[in-house]
Parts: sequence; structure tokens; C-alpha cells
Amino acid sequence: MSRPPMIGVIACSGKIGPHTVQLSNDKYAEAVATAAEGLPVILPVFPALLDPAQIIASLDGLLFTGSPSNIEPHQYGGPPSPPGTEHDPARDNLALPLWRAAVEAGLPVLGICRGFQEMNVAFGGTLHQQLDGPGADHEPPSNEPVQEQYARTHALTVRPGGVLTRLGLKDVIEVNSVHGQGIARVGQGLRIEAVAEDGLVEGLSVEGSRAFALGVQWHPEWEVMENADYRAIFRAFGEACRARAEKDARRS
Ligand SMILES: N[C@@H](CCC(=O)NCCCC(=O)O)C(=O)O
Repeated sequence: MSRPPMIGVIACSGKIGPHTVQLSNDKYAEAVATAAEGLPVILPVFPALLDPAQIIASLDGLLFTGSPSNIEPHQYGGPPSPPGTEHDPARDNLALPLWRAAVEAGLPVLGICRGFQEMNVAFGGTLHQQLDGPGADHEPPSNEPVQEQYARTHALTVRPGGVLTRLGLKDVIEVNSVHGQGIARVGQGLRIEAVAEDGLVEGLSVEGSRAFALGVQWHPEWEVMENADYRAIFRAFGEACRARAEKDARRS
């Protein structure tokens, strides 16, 4: 029996009392296990201990998850964040080089929300540090019930001829939206996959990539098995990871 692909699910650093801990929202690992049919492996953000090359050699794919924290603006040449902004420098310092190395190595990658913003910054792009604020189009109030926060709220136009079209997504799709930041300048070598009605870029792929390399601003992991568009993304990601695992098995 062939083994399921091992898919790294990048964590966030957090605190429990005086202790630094790794945090991982279940919905990401569950989407990997169900829609992608992979074995989720929570990847701790230890940039000083884990080398991107070692991670890439050990896994069949990488999921860069969403997170409430924002990328530190010095990573893209932006002015300092307002006081009180939540950051996760350990995550930045692992995720940004890992995005570049994984794409270079042809490891399948999927970025969601913060993970999508990391993709853009890793390739030299910039971010809007604050879009329109809680309660507006892109960011629901955080005191709403979670089902409402992750309900589909706005439309996106899918640019024809890209990864999303090949997955069978229609020209206009409805997505959820749980972010306060957004793409400003698109990184080098990235292709725009989807755009919101207000012009915000919400999907990117890597031009001419050797393997699946997609980032989305919305949350396809949310109730993934009940939404055909969301599921198509995870299924294609899982297939790419499986192909990578099978290639590795043949080599060894
Ligand atoms: N902090 C960034 C990224 C937003 C993001 O990833 N949200 C997800 C929140 C929790 C989750 O569902 O995993 C921004 O505000 O744009």
C-alpha cells in the first residue's frame, strides 16, 4: 500500500503562561487529511533549528496557513506597524525563505491568507498594512459567531488560463474573507489568479513553476468538504503532493 503524502502544515508561535508554544488551527490539518488525503505534519516555526533544505527533503508538500499575526513590515520595506500590532517574527523568518526554497525545489505549496501574503512578500511584493478595517468588506468583526465570520461574503473574478481555471473554477466565484491586510505590489514572477470587485488581488500562482504553487487570500480550508471550489483546490494540492511522494519512492 502506498503511503499518503506527508504535508507540512506551518504553525504559529504563541504563549501559554511563560512558555513559548506552537499553535495550529485544526481546520488546516483536517483539510489536508480529508480533501487533500494527506498526512498532516505540524511544522514548528524554528528558523534557527530547521533548515529549509532539510524540511523540503523530508516532506511531499507544504501548507502555509492563515494567522491573526501580521508579517513584520521591514520584510517588505514598509513603515513600522502601529503599536499593539500582533507579529510572529519566528514564523516570518521560517516561512519567507521556505517559500522561495520550496518553489525552487519544485515542492508543491499552497498558501492561505497570511500564507498567501507570505508568498507575495517572499517574491519581493508588498502589502497594504490595513485595508478597510473590521466590519468592512474584507474583515468581519471578530465578535461575530465563527460560522458568520467564515461565510462567503464577496465575489472574485478568476483570470482565465491559470491554475484556478484548470481546476474547473468558474469565471466568478464567491469566497469568504477574514483579513485586514492585502496585496499592494505583486511579487516578481507571480501570476494574478483572482481579483476582488474592489481590485484587490486575492489569488497568485508562480509563473512556470515546476509543481503546484498557489496562494489565496480567502479560506478554502473552511468547511472544505461542503464547497466544491474549496475542495478542488485542496484536491489538486493533494494530487501534486502524491505525485511528489511517488517520484521520491521510485528514486529510493
Ligand atoms: N493577519 C493577516 C492575515 C489574516 C489571516 O491569515 N487570517 C486568518 C485568521 C485565523 C485563521 O483562520 O487561521 C491579515 O490580517 O491580513
